[in-house]
Amino acid sequence: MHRHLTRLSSALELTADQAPVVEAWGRKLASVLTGGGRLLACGNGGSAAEAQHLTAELVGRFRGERQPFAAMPLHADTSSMTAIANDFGAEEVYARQVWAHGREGDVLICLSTSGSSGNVLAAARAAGERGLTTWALTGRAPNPLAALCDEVVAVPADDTATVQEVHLAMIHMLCDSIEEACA
Ligand SMILES: O=C(CO)[C@@H](O)[C@H](O)[C@H](O)[C@H](O)COP(=O)(O)O
Repeated sequence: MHRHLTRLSSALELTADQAPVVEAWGRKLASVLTGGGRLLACGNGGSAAEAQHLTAELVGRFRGERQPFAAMPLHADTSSMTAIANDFGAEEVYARQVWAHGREGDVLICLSTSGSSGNVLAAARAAGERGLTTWALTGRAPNPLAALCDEVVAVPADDTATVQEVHLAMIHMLCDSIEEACA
């Protein structure tokens, strides 16, 4: 097998025992979203794309027909992002949006392969203060984001691309679990 696939396959195997956490997140999120709550999602680079991938599955649909859910990728509002970075500093780009859009009982999901990106850590802190539930998808633990969030799924791999690929599998599992809980 190509070494890229070998790394992915081994990371998937090592992460499989955390699948029940993702399934539980799906059940909890189904209840939050059907109850009128909201999912906020953030990350940088490839993880921003994955945050947006997740929210798109929820606003649109994953597999089956169901109501659209309220889910926002925090990097996607470029005017707010640039204004916040310019006026308050780059580290605040997600935290300020958590204060703006998050409500008690909502969920913030943070994606970070290093678990140490300053803007994502600031978002998790803001969410905790605002009364949101905080979940993290990270690379190898321990890391600062895992320590800050209520729950974490940590991929025990060192390659950023591998961690991102496993995160995408977790995101699809999460969508499956949400839709199963809503069926
Ligand atoms: O996608 C890649 C590399 O695969 C990069 O864009 C990567 O996402 C960026 O370097 C991010 O800034 C990394 O942030 P993080 O995952 O450590 O929070």
